Amino acid sequence: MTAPFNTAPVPKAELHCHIEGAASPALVKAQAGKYNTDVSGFISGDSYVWSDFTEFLTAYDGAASLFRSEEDYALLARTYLEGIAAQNAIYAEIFVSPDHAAAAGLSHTAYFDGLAEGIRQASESSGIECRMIIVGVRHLGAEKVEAAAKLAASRPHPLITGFGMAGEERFGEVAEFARAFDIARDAGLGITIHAGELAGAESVRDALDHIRPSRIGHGVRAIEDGALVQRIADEGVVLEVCPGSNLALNVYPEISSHPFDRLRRAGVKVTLSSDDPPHFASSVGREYQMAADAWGYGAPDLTDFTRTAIEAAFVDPQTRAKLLGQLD
Ligand SMILES: Nc1ncnc2[nH]cnc12
Ligand SMILES: [Zn+2]
Repeated sequence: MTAPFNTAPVPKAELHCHIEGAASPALVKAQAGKYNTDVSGFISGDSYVWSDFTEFLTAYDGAASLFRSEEDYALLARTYLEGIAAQNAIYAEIFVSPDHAAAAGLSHTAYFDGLAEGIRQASESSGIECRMIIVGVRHLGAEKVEAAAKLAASRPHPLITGFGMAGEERFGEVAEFARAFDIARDAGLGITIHAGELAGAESVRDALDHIRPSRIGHGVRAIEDGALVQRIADEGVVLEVCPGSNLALNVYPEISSHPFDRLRRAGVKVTLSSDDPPHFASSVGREYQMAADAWGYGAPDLTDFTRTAIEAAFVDPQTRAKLLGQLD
């Protein structure tokens, strides 16, 4: 038997990580100590505790509620980015949620400045590049998502380069959110949207028709419709695939039934991300290793996923060229 391929040295990039979902239980427990709060409802020992998507969102919101200052967010961003830089990640995009910051009593300015400070520190210590994508939360409704889009369109920080939507995909119709995305697109922001994770192929088709994104968060359930897979391949829409998340949330029962490799073979541009890493016992490094173990990828395939991510990244041409140069 040949030894498993060690993906550690492969340069990596992830386009899909929610910063509030990247807080480890240890960090959240430290924050709970700082703010004298009980987290036993959603953390037990070193693990988050939830059993379905709704409970996951409760744990996610509980963790987010414990980041209440600029310094808290600087610490969170730096910790996450230095952790993945140690796995040879050269680039990451983080989803940032002004609604979560506001719920924790933090101003938008303090939220973005804190995150940017953590990004600066991690970049200085490790060289990693990072950009922020503002997300609206779908289950808060179209008005809130539109407010998030207007905030993003006001270009509140130079590191904010994209707009997206997360949250409960089964809430409402995607057409209700089209105006928010029009506002963000008109402001020149990159566009991505969660679809085809909790809902099926029709949700991905609706997202393409009404939102016109260059990338889709997850998108994996497009596999349920062959014509749609062909359309995604033909249009060059990039999927931010998060296999570990899909397994943990039971979108697929095991890696052997996950469609990542089938999508790739159908000509779809695929990338690998961790989504909410400690909730799913994952990290970008683990996603690359899992994919190599499951589908036999070597360094050239895995580097291709990184190249696809950097080509689809919401960055300026100089930064893109610099990052692509790091793959040679
Ligand atoms: N996997 C996910 N799907 C939708 N919304 C999210 N917010 C954080 N993680 C999410
Ligand atoms: Zn996500």
